[in-house]
Amino acid sequence: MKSLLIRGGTVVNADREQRADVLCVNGVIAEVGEALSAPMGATILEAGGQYVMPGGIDPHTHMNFPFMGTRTVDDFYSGTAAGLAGGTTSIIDFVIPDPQQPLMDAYRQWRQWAEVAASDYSFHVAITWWGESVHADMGTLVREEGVNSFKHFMAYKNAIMCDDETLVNSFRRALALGAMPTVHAENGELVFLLQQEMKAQGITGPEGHPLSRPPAVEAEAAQRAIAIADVLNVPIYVVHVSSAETAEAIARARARGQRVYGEVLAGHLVVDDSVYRDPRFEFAAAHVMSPPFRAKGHQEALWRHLQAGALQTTATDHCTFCAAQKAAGRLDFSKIPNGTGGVEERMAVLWDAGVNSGRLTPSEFVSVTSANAAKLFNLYPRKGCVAKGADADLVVWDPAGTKTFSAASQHSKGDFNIFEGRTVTGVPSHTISQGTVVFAQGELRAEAGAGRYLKRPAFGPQFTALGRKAALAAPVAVAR
Ligand SMILES: NC(=O)NCCC(=O)O
Ligand SMILES: [Zn+2]
Ligand SMILES: [Zn+2]
Repeated sequence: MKSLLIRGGTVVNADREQRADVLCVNGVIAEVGEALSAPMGATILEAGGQYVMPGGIDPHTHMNFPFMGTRTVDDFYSGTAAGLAGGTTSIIDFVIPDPQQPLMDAYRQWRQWAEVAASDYSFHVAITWWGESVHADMGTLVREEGVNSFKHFMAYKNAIMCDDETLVNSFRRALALGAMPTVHAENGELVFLLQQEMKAQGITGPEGHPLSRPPAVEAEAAQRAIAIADVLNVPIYVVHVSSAETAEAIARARARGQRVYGEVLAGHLVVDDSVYRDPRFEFAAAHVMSPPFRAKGHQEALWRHLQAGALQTTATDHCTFCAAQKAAGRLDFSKIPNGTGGVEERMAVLWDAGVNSGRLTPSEFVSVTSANAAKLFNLYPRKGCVAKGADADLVVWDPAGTKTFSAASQHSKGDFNIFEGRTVTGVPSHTISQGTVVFAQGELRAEAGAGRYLKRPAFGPQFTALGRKAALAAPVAVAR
């Protein structure tokens, strides 16, 4: 029997804070309560009044991702190890088949790549084309492989973009299977057109990236996807919401009673679009990701929508490329591989800019860094909750600890840090994964292959509610 007693902390869940000890036995939380006694041979971790919270769940990462002619530098080991160093104990990554590639082939390939993961992980599967085999494979993935969410790229024309016909077919199939459709909302046709226009005007540097992806391009796609989901009575989750207009579209749909959910990235909350006007190509190109960083006003709007509940989850879209890879777009910004990092920094950025500013309570911090993602993707309360029976994935949080982010000291293999030079107050002192201390006071003890694949059951609670609503509103023929 392997046990760990975390003594003298303040346990924070999404619903409350309490002074309590946490006893972990064989990777699972065995007890949460006052003055727990340690079993023989238990490891004791003195929390000394620090917060004890669910380990973070990053619901949007891309490790070992072959994209735009290259591959991300973080594989599933280095990426999840970086996550553990920042208090994130689970990721949901993406299987992204090439158009015409059988979904199951891509899924098996990604499962193999992920075998080196140091933390638990799961997969959304992208629908990049449509056909009979896609319809069938979605069923296999849901029923046999525990996939309960499918991703749709509305951008990346001539690559992985899906058209409205595919969206409709896939959303409908997802609903029948009890799986959540998710969208990368950007109008790929408009992006393509604006990219050509920028280049025709002689704008070939990274400043062309945000100019070809204005907020309206994101909002149009989000509203289209939301409208399709409304007609089909399917829930929908919009990934990496970056603009006020898109967040407002989600808030409006929710106010109408639609089950629409939004994710915001730590980067979009604190980094603004001035980075693209930096004269150094390497610096500006390192920030090229889609949707791009926005003008400052959008950040305040995103924070407000996160506080108000229109946006429920925080992620990173961790997708790291190094300078040599970004250089592929030196003469043409549309060839710069899209992606930035952040899996190690997300929790501390959210605490520092969210809790320390009074925007979030510690419980709300737990909601947006783990519990809400666990609920939406049907991992709750196994994940996202400090309670008896949950996985012993925890972070011991030092609200007074400080850290200055830098590429030089990060655990990601990337050579850039979008939070470079930012000093945060509030950092993980210890991370516990499956009941084992994997990060302690700056020392990372991540183990390749220790992470487990997480199956996520279909038909989360929102599907029951949608089914009732659909039954009550079912069309009725007129008897003549
Ligand atoms: N976000 C980004 O720029 N790269 C990763 C792929 C995606 O999520 O769109
Ligand atoms: Zn995306
Ligand atoms: Zn992504």
